[in-house]
Amino acid sequence: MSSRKPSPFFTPGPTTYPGSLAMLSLKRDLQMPVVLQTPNPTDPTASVIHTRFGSFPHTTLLNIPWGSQVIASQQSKRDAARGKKRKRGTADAAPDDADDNDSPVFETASSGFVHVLPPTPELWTAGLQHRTQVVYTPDYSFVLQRLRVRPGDVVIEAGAGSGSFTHAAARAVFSGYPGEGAEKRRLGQVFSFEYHEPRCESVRAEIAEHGLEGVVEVNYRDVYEEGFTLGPEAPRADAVFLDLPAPWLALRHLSRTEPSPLNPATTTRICTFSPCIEQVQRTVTTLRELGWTSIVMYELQHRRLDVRRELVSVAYDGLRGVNSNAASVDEALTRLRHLEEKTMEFHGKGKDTDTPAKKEKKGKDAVGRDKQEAIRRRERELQVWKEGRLVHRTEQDIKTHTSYLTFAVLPRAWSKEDEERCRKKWAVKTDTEDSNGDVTMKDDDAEV
Ligand SMILES: C[S@@+](CC[C@H](N)C(=O)[O-])C[C@H]1O[C@@H](n2cnc3c(N)ncnc32)[C@H](O)[C@@H]1O
Repeated sequence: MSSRKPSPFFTPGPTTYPGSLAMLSLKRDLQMPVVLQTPNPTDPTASVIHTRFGSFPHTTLLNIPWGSQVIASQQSKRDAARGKKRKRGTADAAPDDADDNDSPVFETASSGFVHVLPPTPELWTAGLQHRTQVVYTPDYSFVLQRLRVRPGDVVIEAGAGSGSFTHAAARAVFSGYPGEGAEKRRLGQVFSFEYHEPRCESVRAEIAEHGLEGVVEVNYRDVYEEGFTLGPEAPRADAVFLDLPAPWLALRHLSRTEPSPLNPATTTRICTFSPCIEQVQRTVTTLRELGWTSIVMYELQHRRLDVRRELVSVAYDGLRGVNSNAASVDEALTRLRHLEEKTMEFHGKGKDTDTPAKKEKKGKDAVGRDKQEAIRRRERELQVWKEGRLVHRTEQDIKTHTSYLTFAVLPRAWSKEDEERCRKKWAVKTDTEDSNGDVTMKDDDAEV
């Protein structure tokens, strides 16, 4: 049995644990990655995370179910006062503090909370430290889907940059760790290349910290010069993603000529990510020259759609979050008629002994009671989520940047032996009819 700790990106388990990466969700679109620690006895204040929504000692975040809401903590007043005294070095602090243990004492703060979430590539992208422009979730989900990346596939990525795409690709290909009895199936891997040494080191350190070693291999290399081959049998890639300033310079290294970095047994799919159309033109020209086919370019224009039900009608009067105005002239007239009928009904009843003020009050009370009853009845009957008109509007603030994605396909390697094998296996049969009208199947393989 291997002692490898499973990556929290793949198998986070039911609860948080020491050493795990956790994403603190402060608010929508604001995530903070933290590695949870057991308190450090020599420096307990180091085990506290300070955010704009309050402070969170690691102890409050450990061993709780993922997704829990955690209330902020504050240093207890007594503890804080002692700290101040100690700072000022006042003489009166000494006797009181003589047997004082230095650990700060925390108590629940009156406001502020976070949710502690297991890491996912999406949350990592939202919270990671930007060392370069990154590929955002809407883009990489489209890229991985269009490249048909599946568990067990091998992906080449260049450059690694901030590691945003790397994490998404790792999850897409993951089919087990090496050395854990999963060798019967092909193990998915990401071969990442980066020529900027500090960035390469940072991605490598993050990959190790996130338990993704064995799934992701980070290589320090200039791919324009040295290409992607890592020995005679590696990487054998099924898909390639190039996020480089000049992808056309790297394309010549992605050929079927041995030693090739591509899997000879599968069709290779490629995607290049470029911020301007001139780069796309150069890439497409080179792809054509090198025999790539099915070349397609997409311009990405993301919009977030807010889809909801718009509830406008007097029928929704009294319900929350609705617009209880008449939605049409007919509705307005029906409503007025109804009110008129009610008023006449009320005035026409019983002996008229009340003063006008009393009458008005009684009328209002009756109308109020009726209305309350009607609202309660409607609330019971209505399926508000199905009511009204379905409308949508777009939000502009989605995180992404203008980009052009160029996709292409390189057919699998094809040798004379492959051709022969397939001709035998898939021999073409033709039908011939004799003079009796009987049909016989003829194998015309020999004639070809
Ligand atoms: C836009 S960033 C990639 C961002 C990355 N895809 C992500 O999602 O975080 C481009 C990276 O390509 C690297 N790069 C540029 N030319 C390179 C080359 N010839 N070989 C390897 N990496 C290169 C740069 O150092 C940079 O980090």
